[in-house]
Amino acid sequence: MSAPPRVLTVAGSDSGGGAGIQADLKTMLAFGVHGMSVLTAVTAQNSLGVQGAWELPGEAVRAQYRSVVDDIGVQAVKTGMLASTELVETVAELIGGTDAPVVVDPVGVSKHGDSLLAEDALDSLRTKLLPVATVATPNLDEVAQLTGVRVESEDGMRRAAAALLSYGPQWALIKGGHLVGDAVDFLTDGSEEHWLRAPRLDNRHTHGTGCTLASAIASGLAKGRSVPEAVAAAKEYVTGAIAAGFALGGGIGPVDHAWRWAAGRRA
Ligand SMILES: Nc1ncnc2c1ncn2[C@@H]1O[C@H](COP(=O)(O)OP(=O)(O)OP(=O)(O)O)[C@@H](O)[C@H]1O
Ligand SMILES: Cc1ncc(COP(=O)(O)O)c(N)n1
Repeated sequence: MSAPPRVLTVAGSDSGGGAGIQADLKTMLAFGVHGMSVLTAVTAQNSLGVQGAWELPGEAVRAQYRSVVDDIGVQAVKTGMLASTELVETVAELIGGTDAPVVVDPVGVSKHGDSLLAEDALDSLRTKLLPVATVATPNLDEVAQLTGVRVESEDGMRRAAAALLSYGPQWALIKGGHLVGDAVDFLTDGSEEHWLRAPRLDNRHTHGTGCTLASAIASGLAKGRSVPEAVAAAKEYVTGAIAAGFALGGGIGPVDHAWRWAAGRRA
């Protein structure tokens, strides 16, 4: 049997299982790739918010990365919560040495508004991590923090993408999940433009949407899809996962990573 494509997530743990490393590995399973992880931070987190966060030392992140890459190898990398300047710079240096495509989800705050990245790490994110990204996937708050462009319309997404590309990622995917109206995302490399449009789903259980979308893109890239193909397949997957998102705990529940198997699972 030949091995499936291998995808590495470099991200934080969400104890509640809805976002972070846990969302990434579930998404990778759903895409039929072999998921691997480099843990950057541990969060105590549930449907109500983030109750605590502890980052790992740079040395521990470096050692995990080397263990995976030097023996198993990777066909795509996804980054999520990086917590601090030290970790952003460590991860940028590590992935700067890979030929594999890299999806950077510049995680800033959780859905509940809890900070997952130190404010002083923004500059390293801009100048060290974005230049090594194949695709960067900010939401509207993150792109405003990174570029200063506040998006209030679809035209604003074009301006934000151009500003983001000036830091060096090959592609910018601006996620319009927080706009009103349809859930519209905008993908561009500065010449091609792709609008990804899905109906806005009336489901509050959306914990993990950003991590899920980025991991789905990385999985498609590992299978050899082009960036526009991988993003289109990822958008379809996250839309289905949001539609099937379910209540857990007293707050915002997770998207359903197993939605394509749900009929069999719940029967
Ligand atoms: N209510 C919704 N209905 C349909 N699609 C949505 C909805 N909310 C978000 N999306 C889609 O989910 C994906 C993730 O976008 P979003 O803007 O939510 O990312 P994020 O802000 O990083 O995630 P989070 O808010 O969980 O931190 C995008 O493709 C977006 O369009
Ligand atoms: C450890 C961790 N990483 C990332 C997120 C953001 O989640 P989302 O996918 O909802 O943007 C989170 N809440 N926790």
